[in-house]
Amino acid sequence: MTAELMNGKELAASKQAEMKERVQALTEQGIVPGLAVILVGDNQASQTYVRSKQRSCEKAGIHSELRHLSEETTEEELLNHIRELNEDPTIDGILVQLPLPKQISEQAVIEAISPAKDVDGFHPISIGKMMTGEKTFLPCTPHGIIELLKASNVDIAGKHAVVVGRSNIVGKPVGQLLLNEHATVTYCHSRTPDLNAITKQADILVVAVGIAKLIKKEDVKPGAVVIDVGMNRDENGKLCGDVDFADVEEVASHLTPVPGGVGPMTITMLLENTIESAINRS
Ligand SMILES: Nc1nc(=O)c2c([nH]1)NC[C@@H]1CN(c3ccc(C(=O)N[C@@H](CCC(=O)O)C(=O)O)cc3)C=[N+]21
Repeated sequence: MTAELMNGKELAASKQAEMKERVQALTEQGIVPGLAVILVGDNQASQTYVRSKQRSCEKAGIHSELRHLSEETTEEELLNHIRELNEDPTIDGILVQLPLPKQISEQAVIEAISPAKDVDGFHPISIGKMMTGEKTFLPCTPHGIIELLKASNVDIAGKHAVVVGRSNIVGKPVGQLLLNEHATVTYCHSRTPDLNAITKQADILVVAVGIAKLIKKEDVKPGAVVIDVGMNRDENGKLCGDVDFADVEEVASHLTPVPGGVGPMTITMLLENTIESAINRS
């Protein structure tokens, strides 16, 4: 068997083309959706991601504003930027690029963002609503994964979903969204003994741990759907995921590539949340 590719790049492009029309209609009504991105410091990867988010906004007709602050920025200075953007009527979404320098508490920063502008879906109020299934901004990577599964006609209800990784931005929330879709969900992480005994049971396997090529074909049940959230560099400096693609391709029924899988869907969901927020402007 050779796995069917779950093409996130293609789905993202078609969704973004639709969004462009919605933005155009909104703009004609005098509402230009606006996203503010705050980047603290000079982390190379962060700068690349932020640039790519801005390019996507621009293409869709969404106004984007970048505030690039120095590595030495204090928590209070950053909080003042957030307070200002919370009150800015031209801004519908606020994204503070993570990770932040160590002098700044990420949790304090996330909690300062108005839930009405929390397009990352990281605020405790957004997380709480996600857990109870109320309407809210969903975190972009987990939401993008659900959209990719649905577009690939993968049934989620009743399936055993195994999530490897328990970060607040991917692992934990993707498990919750899979549960909301009626999967049976198992979480695995760095303290899980005998990881492979569990991953092999997965009908849907989501891997978000940041270890290059951790998952091999012997860790995957034949016919499983495998979602790779990893963004690593391999021994040759090439971008690669947490899943050994060439290996797992032989056993999975569906598999996301890196790049071109989950990453482009993340950005798409960010744009969607920003547009949704603009529609709800009051
Ligand atoms: N507040 C906040 N929100 C985030 O959503 C957030 C964050 N902080 N910090 C960092 C992570 C990472 N992240 C990615 C988004 C898109 C790609 C993406 O589009 N990747 C392309 C490849 C990019 C390349 O070629 O380097 C792909 O997978 O095809 C990757 C990574 C968002 N994050």
